[in-house]
Amino acid sequence: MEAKKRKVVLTGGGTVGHVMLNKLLIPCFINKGVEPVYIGSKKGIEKEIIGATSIKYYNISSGKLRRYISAENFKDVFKVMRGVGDARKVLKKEQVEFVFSKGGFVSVPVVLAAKSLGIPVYIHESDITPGLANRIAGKFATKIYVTFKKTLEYVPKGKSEYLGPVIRDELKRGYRDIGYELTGFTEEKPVMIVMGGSLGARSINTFVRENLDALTKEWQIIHLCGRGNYQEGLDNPNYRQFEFVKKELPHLLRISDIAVGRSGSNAIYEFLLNEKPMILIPLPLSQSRGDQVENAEYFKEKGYAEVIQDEELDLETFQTTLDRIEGNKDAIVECMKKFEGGFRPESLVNLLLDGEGQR
Ligand SMILES: CC(=O)N[C@H]1[C@@H](OP(=O)(O)OP(=O)(O)OC[C@H]2O[C@@H](n3ccc(=O)[nH]c3=O)[C@H](O)[C@@H]2O)O[C@H](CO)[C@@H](O)[C@@H]1O
Repeated sequence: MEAKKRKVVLTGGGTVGHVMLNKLLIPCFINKGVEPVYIGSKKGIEKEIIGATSIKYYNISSGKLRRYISAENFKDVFKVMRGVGDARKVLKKEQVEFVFSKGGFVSVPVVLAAKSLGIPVYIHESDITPGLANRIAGKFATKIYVTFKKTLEYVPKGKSEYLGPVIRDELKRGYRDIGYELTGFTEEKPVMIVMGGSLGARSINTFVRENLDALTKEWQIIHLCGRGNYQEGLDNPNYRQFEFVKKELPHLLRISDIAVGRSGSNAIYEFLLNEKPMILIPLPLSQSRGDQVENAEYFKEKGYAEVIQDEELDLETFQTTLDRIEGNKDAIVECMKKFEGGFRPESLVNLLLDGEGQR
């Protein structure tokens, strides 16, 4: 009789930050002879990212989890309940060993369904304080893996483990010559990479473009501005815009001397592991639950970054901050070298499958 194929479910969605890790794990599971199956929402970014891979993708109904009272909450309770039913059907059909959840609204019904069927649930939290979805899911999880050590203060003790950032290896393997070829830049002038998170960042984009002449006097600027945010007519040999880069990113990081960005967890650890001193302009509390403000402050405390609040972003503040980073560059890089390193996606898969995973 043919042996039954080992299968696992991956879930998570809403932003690139909640899907990228799952995408990294897919080839690692396949290499171990295990089939990963995805459960995501009907329209989220996860559908686009995972749809580009070869694995099975199941849509489920999912509601938004709001932190405020709204009539929509009522409808969403039903959507989540329907999602639990949808997810139970998938889990029964696919007979999976466990669910690995990266958070985001869509993951909640999947975790509840797994719990109701006695299927183990592993969750991963990449921000300092867990998001609402992971706070709910955490109650039902078998194990919670975290990116920041500090997060251990906010998750149930006894079933939580610090991993550090799980980073794709190739991000540390860029080539300078490819970086210069992609940008048309030269070695004569330093390079600043501006990365506004997976969706771009409107206020940072506006700031860079309004101050382009002043900024490019001393710097060559790579601007990852986010999909749909390319601006025509900015002809400046020291400025190169990309909406969203994929394979190019390691090479662009390699030639960069400093990184400027929001403070999504993946992005800042990618800068750290590439030893790029950073200016972080976190997504403000008015537009988020404040997770990025916390991430940024933590990186500042550690000596990796300087922070500018979004509402304080102007040329003068930016120049002063830049000067401070420049004056302190060697010390910042020394601090970064002491960071104990990331966790490889292959190791996380070994940990999930066999309970062992070496750094
Ligand atoms: C608005 C929002 O909710 N943001 C959250 C989201 O951020 P977001 O989705 O922006 O995620 P991150 O900043 O953590 O990661 C962005 C990822 O996109 C990649 N990238 C970016 C630009 C590009 O051109 N090419 C490219 O590949 C980066 O290398 C990085 O791996 O998830 C993070 C991790 O849970 C959270 O910390 C953020 O608060």
